[in-house]
Amino acid sequence: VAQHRLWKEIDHLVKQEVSMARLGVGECGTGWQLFAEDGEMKMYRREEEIDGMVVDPLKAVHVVKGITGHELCHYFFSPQYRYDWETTLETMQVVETIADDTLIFQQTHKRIWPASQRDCLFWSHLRRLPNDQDTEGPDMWTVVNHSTEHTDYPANTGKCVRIFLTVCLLCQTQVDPPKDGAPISRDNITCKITYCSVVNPGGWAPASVLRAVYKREYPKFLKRFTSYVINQTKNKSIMF
Ligand SMILES: CCCc1ccc(-c2ccc(S(=O)(=O)CCO)cc2)cc1[C@H]1C[C@H]1c1ccccn1
Repeated sequence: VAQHRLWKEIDHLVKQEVSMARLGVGECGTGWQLFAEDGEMKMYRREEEIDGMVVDPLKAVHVVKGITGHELCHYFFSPQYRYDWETTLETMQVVETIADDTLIFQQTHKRIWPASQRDCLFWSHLRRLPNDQDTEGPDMWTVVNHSTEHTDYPANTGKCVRIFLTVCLLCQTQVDPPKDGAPISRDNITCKITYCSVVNPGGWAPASVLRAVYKREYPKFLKRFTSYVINQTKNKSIMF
């Protein structure tokens, strides 16, 4: 397979992010504090600052019925749906198509008063993770987003402060086939989701304001995104 310029970085980061995502919040050492819970969704964060800036790592786990990990990752990765579910977006564009599973995005997010507006530039990679022999069931799927540079989009030249992010959406589908041998329907599938993100705000922003925004925005984002995918797929054939 022809390897592109970011392949080594992407391959390394995907392996690293997936292995971290698969660790429960217990194993990741202490420090994870549960800060939001809604039904099956549990959100944890660690309070971390770099040069006085809040960079709290976030880890969310969720279980959703009726959709597959492939479907979730498809709607998370594909640009054409993003404005439907990402409420903090002001603008989004695909800066470069590196491969059909690897894009570079530039996004500006709505300003969080009193901080200045932020933008981000990141590669986004969609990958199926084949199960090893002994794990039965469908493969896992992941999307990893990681900040990158691009000559046409230098940081901090306009009104926006460039943030730095690493995000991993890791999904595992579980199929419970109907007893009577009927074909598998959406009632027989469940998706276990792990969403990890570290966002460095790239410049000073009041810790209290950022933590309040994360506390409000992240639970809203994951609930809205999963509901969106359920709604988009409910009358479509299952994409395993
Ligand atoms: C000062 C930082 C502002 C800020 C910049 C960026 C982001 C952000 C960017 C990307 C992704 S994603 O998961 O890769 C999906 C693609 O958009 C999630 C979040 C979040 C915030 C903050 C606004 C908060 C927030 C939190 C959760 C969801 C959305 N927004």
